[in-house]
Amino acid sequence: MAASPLLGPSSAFITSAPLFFPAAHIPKISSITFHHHQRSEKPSPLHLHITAPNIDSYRRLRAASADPPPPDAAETSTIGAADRSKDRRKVVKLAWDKLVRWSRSWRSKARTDVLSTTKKVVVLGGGSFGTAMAAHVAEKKAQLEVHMLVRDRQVCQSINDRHLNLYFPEHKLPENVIATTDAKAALCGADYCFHAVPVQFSTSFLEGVAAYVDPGLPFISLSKGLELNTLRMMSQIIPQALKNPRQPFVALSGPSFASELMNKLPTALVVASKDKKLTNAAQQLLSSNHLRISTCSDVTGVEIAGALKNVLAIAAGIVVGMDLGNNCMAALVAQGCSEIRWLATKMGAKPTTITGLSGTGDIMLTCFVDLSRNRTVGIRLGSGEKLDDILGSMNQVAEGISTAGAVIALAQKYKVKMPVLTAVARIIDNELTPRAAVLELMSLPQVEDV
Ligand SMILES: NC(=O)C1=CN([C@@H]2O[C@H](COP(=O)(O)OP(=O)(O)OC[C@H]3O[C@@H](n4cnc5c(N)ncnc54)[C@H](O)[C@@H]3O)[C@@H](O)[C@H]2O)C=CC1
Ligand SMILES: O=C(CO)COP(=O)(O)O
Repeated sequence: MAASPLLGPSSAFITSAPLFFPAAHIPKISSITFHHHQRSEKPSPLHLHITAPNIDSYRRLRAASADPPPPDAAETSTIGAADRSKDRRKVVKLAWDKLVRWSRSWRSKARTDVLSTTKKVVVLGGGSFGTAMAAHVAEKKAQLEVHMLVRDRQVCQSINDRHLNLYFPEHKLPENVIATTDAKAALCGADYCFHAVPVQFSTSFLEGVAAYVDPGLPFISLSKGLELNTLRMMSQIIPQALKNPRQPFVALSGPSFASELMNKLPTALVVASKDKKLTNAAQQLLSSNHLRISTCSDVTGVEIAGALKNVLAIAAGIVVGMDLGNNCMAALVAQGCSEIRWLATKMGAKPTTITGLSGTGDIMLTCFVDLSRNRTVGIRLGSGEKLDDILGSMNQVAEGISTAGAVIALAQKYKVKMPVLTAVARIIDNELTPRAAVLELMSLPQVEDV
């Protein structure tokens, strides 16, 4: 494993991929060295390695271990193990304190007046994620007007009369969340628009409200998927449906179950736009102590990753439903990650986006956790249920079902082989049984891993 630029060469054993901090910013931390323990009665500090079999022996080894004293001081060093251990704790504390100081100074500089100048936001779509996002933004500023444009009059009444959306019956929505079925009232005077209508319904929905949309209203799209017949992403659907190629657009994506956002569990997302000022504004509008927002300019990468991870999650669910085991799950998801990377980079996405929050982050969440609707559809398909019966029993969307068909057309257009995601599309189209798909995938040519 390459040494981390953050921790210096001796940190090669430490996984240092900074989830939250871009490598360029973290102050240099002096090396903290862990070595691998060779079985010996009296391990010399110079050759002490830690692969402790259990915590007690690890603690003993930690106490005895030390960064090897500098060569000139080795023979004269009189500091005991306890002092060396105290020195190491001091180094770690210094490193942490530096990090916290940097973070606080960065936050104070980054604070802008986006929230103070924002008076009203509108959320299009009263589903689970639209509701969670509405509640999240409303809680950032009690005076903020948060208008949810919903289809269903009952949902509207429940939100206004009881501050409850049936998706989260145990969560009282903030008082400043107001629901309406009147698009003009919802959109009039809004400073930001959160789009949370499922992808396949977005074009007709947006065409229906276009007359009330200000041409300068920034759209923050929460929807993940590709439009089946046109292969379009939300960054194409929104301006085209509104007939305004300059409609400001931000894609918000990453590992985020609506229910966990509602419960204020720590979540990290990314906002992507070509307009840096807009991504910074969205970051300020959304960031909180339980929601971290990174910014990015790779809209294609973020959208493609967010869309295709839903298809891969169906495949992952099928593995569970067929009880094929963890080896198979890991192999399938790894293959699917490659297929997503191959197609996304052919479409102009950055590989680093695909291995970031909106790619690997969201793939892990959606493929491995039962809260995912797409994974659940896969589990039920893998256990033999028919797709129509599955869909008839759901009151939420699984975007991967429609996106699967679009992915195949995209793969053909960009000449990318995507056996796993193609198999999902064929299973969804009832052209292939899950079992036949597994047999076909397992008999694919044994090619070089790229
Ligand atoms: N729920 C979640 O945990 C997350 C969802 N998302 C994305 O958010 C987007 C919105 O989905 P959810 O909030 O999950 O919705 P949902 O699955 O919770 O509810 C479905 C929504 O679609 C609406 N709908 C159904 N048929 C419609 C039609 N014909 N026309 C217009 N609207 C219709 C329903 O009224 C409802 O608001 C999706 O693209 C999803 O992938 C993204 C991250 C997390
Ligand atoms: O996008 C999501 C989590 O990041 C939600 O996934 P599901 O649509 O599969 O529930």
